[in-house]
Amino acid sequence: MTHPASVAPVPFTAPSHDSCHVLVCGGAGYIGAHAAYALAHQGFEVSVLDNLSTGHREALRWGRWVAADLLKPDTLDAAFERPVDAVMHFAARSLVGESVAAPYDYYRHNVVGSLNLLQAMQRHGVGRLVFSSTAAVYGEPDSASIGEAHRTDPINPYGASKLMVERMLADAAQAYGLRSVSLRYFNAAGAAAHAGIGESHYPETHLIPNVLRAALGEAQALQVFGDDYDTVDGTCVRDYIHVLDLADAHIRALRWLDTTPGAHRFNLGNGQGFSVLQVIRAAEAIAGRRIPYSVAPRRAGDPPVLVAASDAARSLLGWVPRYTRLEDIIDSAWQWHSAPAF
Ligand SMILES: NC(=O)c1ccc[n+]([C@@H]2O[C@H](COP(=O)([O-])OP(=O)(O)OC[C@H]3O[C@@H](n4cnc5c(N)ncnc54)[C@H](O)[C@@H]3O)[C@@H](O)[C@H]2O)c1
Ligand SMILES: O=c1ccn([C@@H]2O[C@H](COP(=O)(O)OP(=O)(O)O[C@H]3O[C@H](CO)[C@@H](O)[C@H](O)[C@H]3O)[C@@H](O)[C@H]2O)c(=O)[nH]1
Repeated sequence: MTHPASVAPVPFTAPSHDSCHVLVCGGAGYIGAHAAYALAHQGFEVSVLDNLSTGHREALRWGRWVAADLLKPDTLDAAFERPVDAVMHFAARSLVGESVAAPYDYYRHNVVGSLNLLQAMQRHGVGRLVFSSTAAVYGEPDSASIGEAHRTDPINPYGASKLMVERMLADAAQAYGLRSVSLRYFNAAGAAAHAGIGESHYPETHLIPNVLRAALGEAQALQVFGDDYDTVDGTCVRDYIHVLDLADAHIRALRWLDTTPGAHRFNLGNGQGFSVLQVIRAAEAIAGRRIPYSVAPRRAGDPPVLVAASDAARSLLGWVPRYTRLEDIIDSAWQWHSAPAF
């Protein structure tokens, strides 16, 4: 069924607190599956919209699955057959290097795909959205600790595509009254191995899974991209935030939107930076073995230091990360990588 632009949008429905139905778009992926788990755990009704392009069928463990593709608008209405109260939107392409090589793909998947989702929400009168944004919207930071007021100047198409969606959400708040929160995650890490889910990307480009797979002898020798940065030991510094703390922030954001109109942005990080070598050393202590690595040239588009100031999420959403120790984050990932379910 096609929906011509002239079809009047259904008015937004008031959220139901008794049985709030959340559509998790991209819920078969790493962070989305953890959000689906957390939502189900807290008594929300969950549906997952996913085309399994980078997600996993085995991660579809909570709620019903709607096999739909954001780039095929006609497939999206099936996700709204049961009235939806709110949407969490994780589905995207998210590899920085790939985005530099194939920018049209990134603008199509991330911007056009999001627009299609927003229009489907509008057709079905859904007025609340929590959107996965990223620290990559800031580009090269001016300061070691980045607050939301920091200028946004992405240095790659991935970050630019996310910033464009944030802009669409601001315009949609103005024009249609859409309520939204964009959560700018820093480096998502860790797993809920006890729930049978963890990080599984192909190819895997993220540091912690690569370090742990090297510890297990599953990957080619680990490469450290650059040891000549102006940092504590010459390697890049990042702010690692546990995926269950991200899931918790999403649910808090959803509840906050019950009473808060407009389009909002929050950073999500622990506020503490760790270098690549510090991550390797911490992983060695957890795995109880040496992890061999070689130093490779810098990776294009890597800022030396990215650390979040997340005071706004703490004060306005009441968000308090539970996994504040790097060791605990890596340990949860180690439990997953030692016996992955997929
Ligand atoms: N991993 C991180 O450190 C990090 C940091 C900042 C922001 N983010 C953002 O968080 C979100 C989730 O990241 P992730 O690591 O879980 O990614 P992921 O690739 O594991 O999950 C994305 C999910 O979306 C689905 N999907 C993709 N395109 C789709 C489409 N056109 N239609 C339907 N489903 C589609 C995939 O099949 C997959 O299940 C992304 O938006 C990413 O940009 C991630
Ligand atoms: O095998 C590896 C993998 C990574 N790194 C380095 O480790 C650091 C972290 O890299 P990675 O885990 O790939 O994360 P980022 O490149 O920082 O990007 C993540 O975090 C960003 C926000 O901070 C998000 O925008 C991205 O989606 C998400 O992938 C960087 O300095 C990399 O150069 C290595 O040295 N070797």
